[in-house]
Amino acid sequence: MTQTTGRRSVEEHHALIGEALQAATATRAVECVAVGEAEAVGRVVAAEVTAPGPLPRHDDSQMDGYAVRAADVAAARAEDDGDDLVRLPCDGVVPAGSSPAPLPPGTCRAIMTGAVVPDGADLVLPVEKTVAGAFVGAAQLHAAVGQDVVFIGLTPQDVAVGRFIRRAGDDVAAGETVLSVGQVLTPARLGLAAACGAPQVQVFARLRALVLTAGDELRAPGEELAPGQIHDANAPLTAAWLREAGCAVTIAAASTDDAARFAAALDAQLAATSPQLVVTSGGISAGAFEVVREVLSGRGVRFGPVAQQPGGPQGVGVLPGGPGRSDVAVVCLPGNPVSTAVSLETLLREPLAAVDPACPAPRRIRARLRQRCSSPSGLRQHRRVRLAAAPDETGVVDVELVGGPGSHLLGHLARAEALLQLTEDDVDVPAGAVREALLLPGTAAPDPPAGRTAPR
Ligand SMILES: Nc1nc2c(c(=O)[nH]1)N[C@H]1C(S)=C(S)[C@@H](COP(=O)(O)OP(=O)(O)OC[C@H]3O[C@@H](n4cnc5c(N)ncnc54)[C@H](O)[C@@H]3O)O[C@H]1N2
Ligand code: MOO
Repeated sequence: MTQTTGRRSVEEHHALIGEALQAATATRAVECVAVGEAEAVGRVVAAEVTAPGPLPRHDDSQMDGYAVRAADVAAARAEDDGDDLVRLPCDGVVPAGSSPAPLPPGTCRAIMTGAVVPDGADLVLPVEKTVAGAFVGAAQLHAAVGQDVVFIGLTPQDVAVGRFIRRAGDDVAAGETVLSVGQVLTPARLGLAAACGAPQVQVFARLRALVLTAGDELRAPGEELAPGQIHDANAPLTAAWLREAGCAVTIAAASTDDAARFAAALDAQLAATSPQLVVTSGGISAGAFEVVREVLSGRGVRFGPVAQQPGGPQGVGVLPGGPGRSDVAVVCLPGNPVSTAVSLETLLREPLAAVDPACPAPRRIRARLRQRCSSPSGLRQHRRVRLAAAPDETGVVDVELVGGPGSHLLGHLARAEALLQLTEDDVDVPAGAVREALLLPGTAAPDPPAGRTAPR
């Protein structure tokens, strides 16, 4: 194994971030979201929801058609004069939402999809099985009550008892758990809670995250730049990443290399937003103005290199939250924009997903690099790639490099779809080498391998 002497491995750093996040999330506040609220999707269920009654609620019709008794159809058939027609008088109409009276023997009743099947009926014949072939309109239907409905071409399957009746409880039994603690709310789960009559669901409060960038050169997007200044890309980048990972984010502008001013900005935000996670970007490497490292190493945050590139310089620690407040996990990322972005994916996603199901877990694929490339020994190098083909029959996806390895190449990263992981042992990587790759946010999972279909 290649030496990574003096540097923490990616896995060791994961563990430290994981410990910090565990400390910061030991208790999670609970709140309610309305099932129809835009904010509900992606939230994590904090209290089990059970079905107060069955779903479907009643035996109801799966088809627009006629509720009948199988025995009546059989008797009418026996009287058949050879024309393959079955006649039953229609005694009424059951729209969805009504509570029908029992079906008298020897009759049929028009019934709509989702309407309660009247007692006595034991199957539904679709309207397509009538000579008319379709319902014309409500007025005509009501006018036709009392007249015979003529069914045609009925097969044994059409007249089987239970045909086109959806039984109460087929889907969900009364008392069944429909949402479990830790599940992420999806549109279907919200619909299910609503179907069970729950107006709202208890969820864990989002993790509160504070994003702090550092550097005299930084100005907010939209601000005029003096010579030497740049726009702050990492604050919006990091905030967007954390929001996608389920956090409630505050961005603080600490565009400074002055330790006292940075400390003041940090303390003001800690007091104002009471975050559980602070993510900083910049100010941690080997320069003369490493304000984040200077301030936070004095508060117990550990700084040192991790054996990856980009994203080598790193810091991690826990700040005590103070009376009545949770501890604060601190993750300090290097300032080059690609270093920040790569670190979020490679160092923060897995530990965050482990403590908060709202954070999507890393999405890994196996990738075959089309070009030859080199990689620094002892470092896990994350090269930006795009997916160049559908997966082969073994699931491996061909990928092509997008731009170079430099950590300032944000334009290249924005065009990339995945991070190819060259290992610590890789130095000269031949074309055709297969390695793991991490899909970037916004990249759709590749199609399933040729010849296989996606799980339904
Ligand atoms: N002598 C050494 N120099 C450097 C080393 C080293 O080991 N020895 N490591 C290099 C590596 S690798 C990285 S990564 C950077 C990390 O440095 P910092 O975390 O201290 O970041 P800064 O110096 O503040 O900034 C680096 C770079 O990124 C730009 N930046 C910073 N913040 C933002 C932002 N919010 N938006 C856009 N761009 C940002 C900044 O202007 C610099 O260009 O250190 C290397 N140096
Ligand atoms: O470790 Mo730095 O992030 O390569 O540019």
